[in-house]
Amino acid sequence: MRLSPRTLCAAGRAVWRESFPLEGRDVARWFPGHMAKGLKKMQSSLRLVDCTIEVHDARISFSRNPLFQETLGLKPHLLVLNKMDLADLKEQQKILQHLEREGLKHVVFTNCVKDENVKQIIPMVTELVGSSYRYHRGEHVEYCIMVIGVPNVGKSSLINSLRRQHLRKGKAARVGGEPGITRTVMSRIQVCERPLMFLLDTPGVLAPQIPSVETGLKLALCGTILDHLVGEETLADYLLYTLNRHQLLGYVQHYGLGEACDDITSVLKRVAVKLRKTQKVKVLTGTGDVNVIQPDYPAAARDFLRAFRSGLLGPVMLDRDVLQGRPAEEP
Ligand SMILES: Nc1nc2c(ncn2[C@@H]2O[C@H](COP(=O)(O)OP(=O)(O)OP(=O)(O)O)[C@@H](O)[C@H]2O)c(=O)[nH]1
Repeated sequence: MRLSPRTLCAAGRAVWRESFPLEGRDVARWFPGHMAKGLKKMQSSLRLVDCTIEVHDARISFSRNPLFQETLGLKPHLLVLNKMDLADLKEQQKILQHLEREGLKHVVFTNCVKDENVKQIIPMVTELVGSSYRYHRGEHVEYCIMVIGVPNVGKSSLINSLRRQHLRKGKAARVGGEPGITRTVMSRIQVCERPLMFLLDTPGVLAPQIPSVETGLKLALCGTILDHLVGEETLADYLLYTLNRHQLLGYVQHYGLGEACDDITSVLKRVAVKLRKTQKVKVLTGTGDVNVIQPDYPAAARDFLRAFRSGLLGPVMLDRDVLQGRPAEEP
């Protein structure tokens, strides 16, 4: 829900935070063994594949893993910007132009839960692979495609959606709401009969060094990094800062807050009260420990993040600043 500037003023806060304090914050590095191993296996399997499909979250189109281009970048490449149902795509043309300037000409937006736009992928892949060969490969040649991407962006969901669309078959790859579900490079999964096409599912791989704290916060908001590595309350605060700056005030209505607010403690307190989530905390007094009932801030932060991730607070484009040319934050 977008409120007019007038409503914003009526909310009593004409000015939102201009920046989010990043100094002293660290987005914990998350490059566990299975990612390093997975990346090596992906490199060694590259000779078997005709093309790579990079799946990424459409809400953070420009916060991709640079490692893929560096280590796997030689093959024809298709970028699938998934979770389009959660993304604000009003500036879709600008996004595509920006990606084209980065050398990415083959891009498709999808929703793998509802199978939206997924049918475009196989024709795009065959054209891409066909144009990368000097001679016609013949009709009966099979295609092997590697699906890559950071964790939790929908790689396995894409494989399952392609199978539903082209083979009318059920799930072949495990899907989960948490990052790190797929842990090994799997064997080939057939997704199409004509042309005969197989996909390789791979584990989500993050860069060992996330370029900046703000990129890390965006990746975490989209669920590609485990929440506790950043801190749920920090993430909730970054979410509030982002929603307010983008004037996406759907959270006010969702939680019945009455008015928008830029103070996370106050918002979480009201969310906790609304959800009837309280916690007992021991407080040391002159006469000993006393149990005090207070709002359950961590539970409220988790609910705020969950509501955002399931789209209940409205669609967002977390990388809008990149489109608007805001200078990148120093690493
Ligand atoms: N809203 C929405 N959710 C999606 C979409 N595609 C996938 N999901 C959800 O995103 C979550 C992650 O999906 P997966 O397919 O397991 O992602 P993955 O990239 O294979 O994950 P890893 O194995 O961790 O690397 C699941 O809860 C899916 O249901 C989409 O287009 N829209």
